[in-house]
Amino acid sequence: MPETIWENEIKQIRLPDEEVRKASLTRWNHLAKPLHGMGALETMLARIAGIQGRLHPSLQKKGIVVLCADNGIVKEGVSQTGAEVTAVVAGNFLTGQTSVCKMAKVAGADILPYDIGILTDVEGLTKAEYKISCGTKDFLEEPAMTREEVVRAILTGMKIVKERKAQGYEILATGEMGIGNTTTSSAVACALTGEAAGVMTGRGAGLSDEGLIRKKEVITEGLARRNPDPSDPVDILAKVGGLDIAGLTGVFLGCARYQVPAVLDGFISSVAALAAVRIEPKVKEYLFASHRSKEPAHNRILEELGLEAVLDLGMALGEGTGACALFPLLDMAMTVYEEMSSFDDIQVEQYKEYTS
Ligand SMILES: Cc1cc2ncn([C@H]3O[C@H](COP(=O)(O)O)[C@@H](O)[C@H]3O)c2cc1C
Ligand SMILES: O=C(O)c1cccnc1
Repeated sequence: MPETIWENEIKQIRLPDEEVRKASLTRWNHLAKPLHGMGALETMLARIAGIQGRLHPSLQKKGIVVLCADNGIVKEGVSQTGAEVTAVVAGNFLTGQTSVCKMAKVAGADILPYDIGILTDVEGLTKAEYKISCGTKDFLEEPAMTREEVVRAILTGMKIVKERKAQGYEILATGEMGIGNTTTSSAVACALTGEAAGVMTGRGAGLSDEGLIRKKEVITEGLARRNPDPSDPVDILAKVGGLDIAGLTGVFLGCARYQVPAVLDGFISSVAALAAVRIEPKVKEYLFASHRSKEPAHNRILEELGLEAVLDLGMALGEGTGACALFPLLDMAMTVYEEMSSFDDIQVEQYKEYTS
């Protein structure tokens, strides 16, 4: 039943308005500055104009959707910390005591945290309508989730976007919190790309050398045992994924469905974005890559998405921190775009031909 609802939702996805995007590029070209001088900031803002369907887009209300969930695979010793850390950090989103909360304050963005699958409930955060289960299963022993759970998580992600858009959010970034989710991300990335765990796996939140060897073995063995269908992202997510990744897949699908620009964070968000694009390729036109994570396979995923990250800060934190770092740059671009004088204003004739 949810699968039918989901398929109907996907069918509603449209491409952004190409005429508006082109008009926005023309506006950039008429500003009294070197042609294309603002580089990627120009093309990103023009894409945002196309997505919002207006020559004068708005980024006043910014949100960072942070999906929190636990992963059964943590039992296999693939993370430097224990699963209990997920609930602690998730609780800290409510008190402003996480890295992304501090950054979001500077960027003027709201943190929108959700418990989509933490082992325990978190007071003030957990709401039954968004929670699919209390953590996934250990994918070395059995499939992480059922197909139905994945579809429900995707629908939940889409619902979050619908609700936030109704509240006036004009751009959304993605983040996550879930110990062990670089393991699930690498496993999903391997299944989506056909790459081996050896090249798709990194240290996550600071894993030791021995831990990294173990993590690669666990992913390799888990994939061999579960044997996900590479052509079916839902099957991949169910067998070796996580509820946060599945929910974020839904957030990206929702951003395309409800025409909201979606800013990707690092490796984990990008893997979810790739799953969404495999479900519906039009989703790609709604995505913005923020930074290049220190996770070694992030590049490969961005390449697969056909996106280029504009920031390269060596960050490997998650929570939406890298995505948040893009917001002030977009705000600056917006100010130039809206407030700069044009060549017509300053009556500089020689540039007219150059810009027309
Ligand atoms: C205190 C703490 C805060 C975090 N905030 C984000 N992550 C990040 O690290 C986790 C993924 O790394 P791994 O797969 O190695 O467990 C995720 O929760 C991610 O958001 C954190 C990790 C820790 C320990
Ligand atoms: O790139 C990421 O998404 C990432 C890397 C390390 C830890 N948490 C998230």
